[in-house]
Amino acid sequence: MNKKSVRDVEVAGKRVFVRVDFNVPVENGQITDDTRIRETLPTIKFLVEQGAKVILAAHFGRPNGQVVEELRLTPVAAKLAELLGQNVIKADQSVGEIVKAQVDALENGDVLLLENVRFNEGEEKNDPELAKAFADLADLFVNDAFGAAHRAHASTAGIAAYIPAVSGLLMEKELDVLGKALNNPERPFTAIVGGSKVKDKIAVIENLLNIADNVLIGGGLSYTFLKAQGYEIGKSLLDNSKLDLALSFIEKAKEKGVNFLLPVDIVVTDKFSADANTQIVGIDGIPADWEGIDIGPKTRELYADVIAKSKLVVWNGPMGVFEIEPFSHGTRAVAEACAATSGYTVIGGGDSAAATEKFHLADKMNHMSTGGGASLEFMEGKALPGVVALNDK
Ligand SMILES: Nc1ncnc2c1ncn2[C@@H]1O[C@H](COP(=O)(O)OP(=O)(O)O)[C@@H](O)[C@H]1O
Ligand SMILES: O=C(OP(=O)(O)O)[C@H](O)COP(=O)(O)O
Repeated sequence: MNKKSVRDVEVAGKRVFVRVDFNVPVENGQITDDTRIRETLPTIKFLVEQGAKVILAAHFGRPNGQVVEELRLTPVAAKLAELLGQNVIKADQSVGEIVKAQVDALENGDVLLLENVRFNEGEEKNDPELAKAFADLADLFVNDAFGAAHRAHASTAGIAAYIPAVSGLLMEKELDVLGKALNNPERPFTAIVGGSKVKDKIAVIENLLNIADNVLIGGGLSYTFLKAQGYEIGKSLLDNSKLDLALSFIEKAKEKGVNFLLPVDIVVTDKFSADANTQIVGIDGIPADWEGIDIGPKTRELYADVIAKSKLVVWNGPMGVFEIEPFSHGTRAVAEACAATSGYTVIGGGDSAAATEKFHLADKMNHMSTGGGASLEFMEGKALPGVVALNDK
């Protein structure tokens, strides 16, 4: 990488603003997968050992510039303290006089976690004033939030305009491993895209059609494609504004000879809970008042077969609502196929990683990336704003 890393600069005694991705899955107030926190420990420990004053900044969910009580980072601070084996001071804001005083009180080797940066309206707008306020807290910016590196926000990119900016060790590792896998990829190269962030993910599929041999679609994303082809999708997730785009991708895949696969059967449910009624239907059989919640058994088999024959597999986004057991079979089948294939496997995204951990298959994958959208955008060859902002070597 041609960007400076935390190893290239003097940090002892300095106030270091470290942007991390602690956007971990939480159910009933409990963190269900702490991978993203654990993966950041090498950078935090490095800074602590070097005697830096560590100021951690993170987002959690999408509070849209408002304070949302359930999206405070308090449970994350507790988990971090446990994993780090040291006290973590938790701030109730991320900027302002109280935070400044908390930073001033830090001793070398102390760790302070700021409150959710997305409680500030300026964060996602990359407001220069907010970026400057973050910068004023520190002498050095370290970006270790690979999972948010595709966002040009005040704490991921804007801040770098005001103080020296370098990558963290996780950021460095992610860019290195993904870069190696994707530079001249081994073929067949299969990209699997699922999940619920339809708008974000549809945007990356177009570029995947330029680099992958097989593109497998699952999860909430599928229904926009099915609807675009004229199927009834009932109450399934839909982005109505992307129907033409979805159809154009199916055409583009044909032109390019890319094997573009959509589910051929679907698990549908009459409500979003474990005790719901479910049926397996063909894609032309989704009842009007039911919702598509997982890929069906024929699709599982079809996708597993493609994965088994692949030399490189990049998977982002669950195939169904895997958090609820009856709807987890599609995601499990894809995770098992990735674990079993002899091809190189990269699993990206908070929820795909959480699913893989839940099925105890994480150690069977070649690389568990902490970035979903970020790894997809990196794969497309797009410059990631959180990386571009860092100082060159
Ligand atoms: N058919 C579906 N309908 C609604 N939500 C879905 C469906 N399939 C998957 N999901 C949800 O998508 C979420 C993950 O989406 P996303 O954030 O895009 O993935 P990742 O974090 O892996 O990038 C999961 O919480 C899962 O329950
Ligand atoms: O969870 C994240 O992305 P991912 O779901 O693509 O892995 C990152 O923390 C970015 O979050 P965002 O998509 O709300 O900007």
